[in-house]
Amino acid sequence: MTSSDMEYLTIALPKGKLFIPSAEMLAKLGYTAEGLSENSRKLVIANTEKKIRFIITKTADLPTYVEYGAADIGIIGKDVLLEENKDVYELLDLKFGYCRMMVAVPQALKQEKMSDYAHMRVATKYPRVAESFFHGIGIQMEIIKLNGSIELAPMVGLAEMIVDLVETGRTLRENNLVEVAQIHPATARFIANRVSFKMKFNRINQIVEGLKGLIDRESEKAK
Ligand SMILES: Nc1ncnc2c1ncn2[C@@H]1O[C@H](COP(=O)(O)OP(=O)(O)OP(=O)(O)O)[C@@H](O)[C@H]1O
Ligand SMILES: O=P(O)(O)OC[C@H]1O[C@H](OP(=O)(O)OP(=O)(O)O)[C@H](O)[C@@H]1O
Repeated sequence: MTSSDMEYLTIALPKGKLFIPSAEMLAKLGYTAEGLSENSRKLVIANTEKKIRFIITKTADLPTYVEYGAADIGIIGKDVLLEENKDVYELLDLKFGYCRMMVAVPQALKQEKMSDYAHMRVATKYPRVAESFFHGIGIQMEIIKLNGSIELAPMVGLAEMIVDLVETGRTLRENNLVEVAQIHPATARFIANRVSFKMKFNRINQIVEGLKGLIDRESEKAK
């Protein structure tokens, strides 16, 4: 670590759906920087006064930046943590970004039991999660890795099934797919690099405590 790395706290935020709620939550605690917005093309944005630096990563890459210490802390979905399986501390469930990982098939291909799907092709952005789910229930499948628009695959004969995230269920409905198994629920998580957590404990812990306070207040309000 250089002295500048020690002085600054680097916070990784993912592009995509979690960017705005993550940036807003941190801003409530005073952790923000001029020009930090969804539309900016800048990938590193610093707040020199607060000695914090935001880096904006591709969603799936965020745990890698934190594992290697290129970022001290970050916010990312549990789904990505499970798929990437990086060596980071998961410090907090931030209670937003609710969705769930599931298995779906075209209505016409729905079977009685999961074992009836054995050896079919499964399209997914989450090959490790899919592999481990099917392994866990004792059936072997052919996993096809895609990078998005997963629901398209069964409609054009690329795969019989999908493993993907669902939130409202609208994408499944509009493409005549039905959920046949749940894999895991997911929310946004606050993560930290293992070394940074020790070396910058006070600064990171202050954020963790601040975030806990925000989450508690939100859940009180919801009652
Ligand atoms: N409806 C939803 N669909 C997908 N992800 C959701 C949804 N709701 C919340 N999430 C959470 O948001 C995270 C980011 O989702 P997003 O769709 O922006 O993915 P992305 O990987 O950034 O997209 P891309 O592959 O285009 O870069 C997911 O990892 C998940 O934790
Ligand atoms: O249940 P719903 O509310 O319809 O949301 C689920 C959809 O949202 C996500 O796709 P996203 O928009 O991120 O695009 P992608 O397919 O390119 O990943 C996910 O992969 C589903 O397709």
